[in-house]
Amino acid sequence: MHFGNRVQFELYRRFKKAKYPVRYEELVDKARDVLEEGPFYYVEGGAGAEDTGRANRRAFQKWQIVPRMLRDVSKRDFRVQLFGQTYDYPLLLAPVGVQSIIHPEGELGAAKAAAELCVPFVASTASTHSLEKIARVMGDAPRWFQLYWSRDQDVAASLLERAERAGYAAIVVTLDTPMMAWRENDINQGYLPFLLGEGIGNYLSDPAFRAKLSKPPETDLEEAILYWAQIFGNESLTWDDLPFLRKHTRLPILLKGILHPGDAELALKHGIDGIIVSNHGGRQVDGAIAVLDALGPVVDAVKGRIPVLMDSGIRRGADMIKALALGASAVLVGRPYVFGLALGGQDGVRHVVRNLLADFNLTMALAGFSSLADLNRSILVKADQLFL
Ligand SMILES: Cc1cc2nc3c(=O)[nH]c(=O)nc-3n(C[C@H](O)[C@H](O)[C@H](O)COP(=O)(O)O)c2cc1C
Ligand SMILES: O=C(O)C(=O)c1ccccc1
Repeated sequence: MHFGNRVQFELYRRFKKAKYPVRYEELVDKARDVLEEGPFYYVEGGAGAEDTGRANRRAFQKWQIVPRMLRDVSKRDFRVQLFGQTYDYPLLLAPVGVQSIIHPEGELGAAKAAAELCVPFVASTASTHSLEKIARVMGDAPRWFQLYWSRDQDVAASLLERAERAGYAAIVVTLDTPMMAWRENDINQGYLPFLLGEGIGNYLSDPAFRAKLSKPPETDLEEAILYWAQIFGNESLTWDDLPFLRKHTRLPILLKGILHPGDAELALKHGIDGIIVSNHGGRQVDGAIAVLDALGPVVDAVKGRIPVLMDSGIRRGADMIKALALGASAVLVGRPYVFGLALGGQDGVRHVVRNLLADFNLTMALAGFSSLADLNRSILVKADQLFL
């Protein structure tokens, strides 16, 4: 589906009351009402005191857009090219695991909504449903695969090969989560979805994983969960291990979780194809730098040689504009679509993503920008006060 230039009509034609909240903050409140405490706080929460989660938002407020007038914004084109493919908008759905704890449709609902809107869906290794099943419900729609680089190299290689076979267009390797952070909500609630066997669908269906078990997981789920817990992450990985990935996939490889410009340089040196600047939505290192503050230095280090994407804290169209102006090629959004899923499955995700695109489209036009090429640092000023 394309909004094209008719986005305003899409928006204002619907005089009836919106089926789901439009405001992100209300979406969170409604999701709190419908979800059990464990899953809600698992999704909404972050690491430690959640200072980084708040810093992500504050960093957006530190920048302000300076709109331009009389620039004929009647024809707008926000297409972006990434790794040889063209996407209508510089937006992707971030990899989010265990979506079955949010809604029975799980990742299938989110992936179908993404497919309808032609927004690329990044399927998590920790999905409830297998990557093949997600691919099947998406048809030809664009999708990437996020790899949790298992300690069991046979499993890591097998996941990479399966993703390529199932039509995923890029591999996102998440580096910031070789283990779960100190997440106080989850410890308080005594809630960890994986220990209930949630989010390990990609492993249960994996031949390399199954080969390591003494019995099929269908007869002994406990053994499978224990083995999963042993191999999920690998905290001993180094930059020297990256050739392993290249050996097992021909797809473009992006590294997710880069925050330091020195790491961006190392990524380039190792022939990586793209970077996602991310602090995992404030869920890993509490006290870590806000993503928007990390973005500029990483973009400067990369000097346009490979695409730099970002996520963590994108909530509205203006946030997207600020990230793109500071040099991101595209952004990813996590919690907003997950709360949409909580309220209405596929329908709820469609609502959230459409609204975000509509907001972006309108805000771009009103600020005088008709293409992504219009965005650069000169359209922003540092705010002289914060509205908190
Ligand atoms: C419930 C939840 C599960 C997540 N699971 C994964 C995952 O499996 N793999 C991954 O790379 N990132 C995962 N992330 C991080 C997201 O990809 C993304 O970095 C983050 O949500 C972006 O911040 P935002 O939620 O503020 O948009 C998860 C985030 C949430 C909220
Ligand atoms: O919760 C997360 O942030 C996350 O990245 C994750 C990791 C493993 C399984 C599910 C989600």
